[in-house]
Amino acid sequence: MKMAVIGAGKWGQALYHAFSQKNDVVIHSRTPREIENFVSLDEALSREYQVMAIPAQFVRSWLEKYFEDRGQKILVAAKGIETATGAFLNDIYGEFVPQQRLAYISGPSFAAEVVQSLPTALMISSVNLELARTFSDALPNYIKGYISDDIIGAEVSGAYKNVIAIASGVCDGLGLGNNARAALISRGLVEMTRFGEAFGAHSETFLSLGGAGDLFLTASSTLSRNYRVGLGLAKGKKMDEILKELGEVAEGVGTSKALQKIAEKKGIYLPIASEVYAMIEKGKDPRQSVRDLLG
Ligand SMILES: NC(=O)C1=CN([C@@H]2O[C@H](COP(=O)(O)OP(=O)(O)OC[C@H]3O[C@@H](n4cnc5c(N)ncnc54)[C@H](O)[C@@H]3O)[C@@H](O)[C@H]2O)C=CC1
Ligand SMILES: O=C(CO)COP(=O)(O)O
Repeated sequence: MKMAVIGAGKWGQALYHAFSQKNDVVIHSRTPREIENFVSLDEALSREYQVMAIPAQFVRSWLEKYFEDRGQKILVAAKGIETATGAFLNDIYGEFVPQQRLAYISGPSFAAEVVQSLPTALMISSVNLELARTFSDALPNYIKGYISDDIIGAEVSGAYKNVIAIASGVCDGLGLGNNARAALISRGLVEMTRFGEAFGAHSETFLSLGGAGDLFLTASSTLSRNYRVGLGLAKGKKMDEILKELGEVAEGVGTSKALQKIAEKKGIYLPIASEVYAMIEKGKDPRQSVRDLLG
């Protein structure tokens, strides 16, 4: 397959490495980089298959500024909900490309392990199962692909687990123990399932690789940027300082604000996400958040 990866952060570069095993792949980002097969935007846009690894908060502005519809089939690799509008990525991409040409990749996959070709399993979701199968078949031998048509379930779980991972980092940073973390993760899974169902997601998707799989991974490892945001909050650090130290995107920050907005508008009960929002946006003391969650 002739593919292009757009966005050369950690995940874009890992997917470039992965898809290059069996396909002819080029890569592009705003900032030119010393990567083999780095090409111009025009060349990237002319490829039939594109992987979009631009963080959720920048997707809309990128599409408005740079995207040209040339009939490409697009695999969306970001995991987040737009803060300004509460829009899901499938809504945003759907304004530019029909859903039949869109697919979404999710599942437990730290970029740092994918670039080392370590065994991984991922889920490709699309309303067009043939397209999902095509992207899945393009994965290298060390990545097992599963397909699904539940794009809302995949999107909500991929975005929401980042917020629960922040809460989990807080829990561990405060030294609350393994019991507390397991309770938080399992209640987090219930919470994200309830939220997804309100948007028509299938409950079983939340038990799949893209749901429980990615939640367990992200909420229990210091390899996760979102989990590390939580560790920083538990230490009493300010958000500016945490994000500066991180130097990479932590989608759970913007997504927690989007979730709060949606919850208020639709009257959905999101106890963990609301506490994450309060810690990030209102500077709430993490110890008080834990007391309020347990109370
Ligand atoms: N790193 C990982 O292990 C995984 C990341 N993801 C998701 O992939 C997405 C990208 O994450 P990473 O590559 O890891 O982040 P990163 O922090 O390594 O890189 C972000 C990239 O976005 C680019 N960028 C920043 N502002 C931009 C703008 N206004 N327009 C266009 N590009 C812009 C940056 O130049 C950078 O290349 C996120 O949604 C993340 O949740 C998903 C699975 C795994
Ligand atoms: O989505 C991820 C792994 O599947 C990466 O998580 P972080 O963005 O928290 O590092």
